[in-house]
This record gives sequence, C-alpha cells and structure tokens, in this order.
Amino acid sequence: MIPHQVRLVEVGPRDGLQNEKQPVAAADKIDLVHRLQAAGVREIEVTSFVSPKWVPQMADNTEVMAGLQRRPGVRYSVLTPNMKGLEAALASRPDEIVVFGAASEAFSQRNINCSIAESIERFQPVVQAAHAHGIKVRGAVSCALGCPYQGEVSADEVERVARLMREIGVDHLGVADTIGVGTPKRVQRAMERALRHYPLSEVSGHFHDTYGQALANIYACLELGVATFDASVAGLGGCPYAKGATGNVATEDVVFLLQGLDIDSGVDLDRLVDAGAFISGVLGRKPVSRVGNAVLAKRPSLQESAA
Ligand SMILES: CC(C)(COP(=O)([O-])OP(=O)([O-])OC[C@H]1O[C@@H](n2cnc3c(N)ncnc32)[C@H](O)[C@@H]1OP(=O)([O-])[O-])[C@@H](O)C(=O)NCCC(=O)NCCSC(=O)C[C@@](C)(O)CC(=O)[O-]
Repeated sequence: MIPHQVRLVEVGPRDGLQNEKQPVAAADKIDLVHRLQAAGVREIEVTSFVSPKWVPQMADNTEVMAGLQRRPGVRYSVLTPNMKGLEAALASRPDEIVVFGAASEAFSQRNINCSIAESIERFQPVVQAAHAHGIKVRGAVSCALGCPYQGEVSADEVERVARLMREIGVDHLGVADTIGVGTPKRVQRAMERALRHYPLSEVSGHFHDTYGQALANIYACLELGVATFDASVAGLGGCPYAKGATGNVATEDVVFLLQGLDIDSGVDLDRLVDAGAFISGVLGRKPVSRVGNAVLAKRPSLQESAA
C-alpha cells in the first residue's frame, strides 16, 4: 500500500516566507524558486494573491511570478482566496491555484474574514473561472487537526469541508495541520474522511512541525497510500493567523525519510540542502531542518577544501 513515488509540493516560497517580518527581496524569492527547481522539485507554491494589508510579505506576487525562468515539467501554484485574487493572478499564468478554507469557523474568520459557508460561496466562482482558463484548483483545509482559537476540531468538521470543496469542483484536497498538533492515528482518521470525497491521487498532507510530529504523520499517510505532501525547504514558515505555529515540515527531512523508504521523490537532497542554506543565509539564521544541518555539518569547510 505504501506508494513507490511521492509528489512533493514545495511551499517554502509562499507558506515559508509569508510570515517573515523582515523584508525579503523579490530577487531572493525568485532565486529560491530557481534553486528548488534545479534540485528537482516539480511543484512549487510560489506566492499568494491576497490583501497586502493582511500579508505584506506577499505584496510582490506579480514581480516574483514575472521573474521566474520556468522549467518544463514544473508546476507553479499561487493562493487566490477570492475573485480579486484570481483576476490578479491570471496575468502571471499559474499552473494551479489554491483556495484555502478551514475546518474551524474561528480560524476561517481570522484568516479570511468570513465563515466556512461564506468561504465556499466565494470559492465557487474562483473554481469556475480557474477551470475556464484550464487551471487546476487545489483546496486547503486549515486546522484539520486542531485550531488555535477553537481548540479541538473533529473529523466530522474536516469531512464537511471536504464535501463542500468537492461539491464546488475543487480538484484536489490538502488536509492541513496548521498548528502541528496532529498525531498519526488522528491524522489517519482525518485523511480517511477526506478520502470519502477525493481519490487517493487527489489528497495531500500539509503538516506543520510545531510539536515534532510531522514526519510521523507523513508516514501514517503513506500507510494509507497518500502520495502527495507539502513541505517547506529549511522548515521555513508559520502562519500569520496561528500564533506560535512553526514552519511546515522541512523538505530536506521528508526527502531523507523517503530515500530511506526507497520512495522516489525526484529531488536531489544535496541541491535541496543548498537551496535551504541559501534562503537561511538571506534570512540570517540556520535552517530549521535536522537533515539540512546534518548534511551541511559533514561538508568540508572552506579551509579544509583549500588545503
Ligand atoms: C481574503 C481576504 C482578502 C478577505 O479580506 P476582506 O477584508 O474580507 O476583503 P474585502 O473583499 O472586504 O476587501 C477588503 C480590502 O482588501 C482588498 N482585497 C480583497 N481581496 C484581495 C486580494 N485577493 N488581493 C489583494 N487585495 C484584496 C480589497 O480590494 C479591499 O481593499 P481596500 O478597498 O480596503 O483598499 C483577506 O482576509 C486576506 O487577504 N487574508 C489573508 C489570508 C492569508 O493569506 N493567510 C495566509 C495563507 S493561508 C495559510 O497559510 C494556511 C495554509 C494554506 O498554508 C494551510 C495551513 O497550514 O493551514
């Protein structure tokens, strides 16, 4: 049942950087995307077309998309919460867009300023317009394992949003543990409910590593046959509307796990570690990836290579 191949969706440029307080130049974001694609990443969530008042770090969305040297075979996605976002995004020619809802009413209000039912109403024309332009639509269900405002979130609540997303034609469903509180059995229960409405090939897991459970949760999903996961290079990130939430699971850590399981992700770990070191250097800190740091520590220092 464990898949032989896994698709990794690199969310570092968007999910990872959206929460950075310090300015990150568009040129550095573009450079990061280029390094990720050179490492073999085939799905990259580049930016979001949301209100710059809400998420100032993504205000350079158009500039970043325009600066990409696209590689054939790589899919570039962007977040679009409403028609205004989609209309702004279309000129940038994304391969995929992401509408993002939540399994928790409280989080929906804080993140996108509307109820779950209203969010679905907003997404419906976005999905229709994206399809009319031949663009695939992913739907993210935030707080599928717990909410920073509401607390517990049940599998019923996850299934409700999965069903609503399916009804409006969302092609793919991402089950997101925004605050990283999920543990393997609960993650499997939430996934199984999503799988009542989506085929295995169209569900993915998005696990923040706040409580150190992300890799275990990915393994639990692999046991169900799930073969698509979001991950963030160097463990970048957090959510602006989930205080204390840390980054998504580090892509380097996921690739190392997959290699050990003989699961092909198509990603070159060394080049990925370079990409993580690059963006961590831009941000002035060490990568938040155990594997990234372990690989870097084994490399000869400049003095050693010169000797
Ligand atoms: C959704 C809105 C826009 C609703 O915000 P709103 O205030 O309800 O929207 P509105 O339609 O009333 O418009 C208010 C103002 O926003 C502007 N506006 C309206 N829409 C847009 C747009 N698309 N792009 C640019 N500007 C926009 C609009 O033009 C207007 O501007 P003003 O007249 O005041 O100058 C707002 O709540 C928002 O931008 N929220 C940001 C949400 C966000 O980006 N969160 C982080 C990403 S989600 C995430 O990280 C979770 C995920 C996916 O990774 C999975 C997980 O881990 O959970």
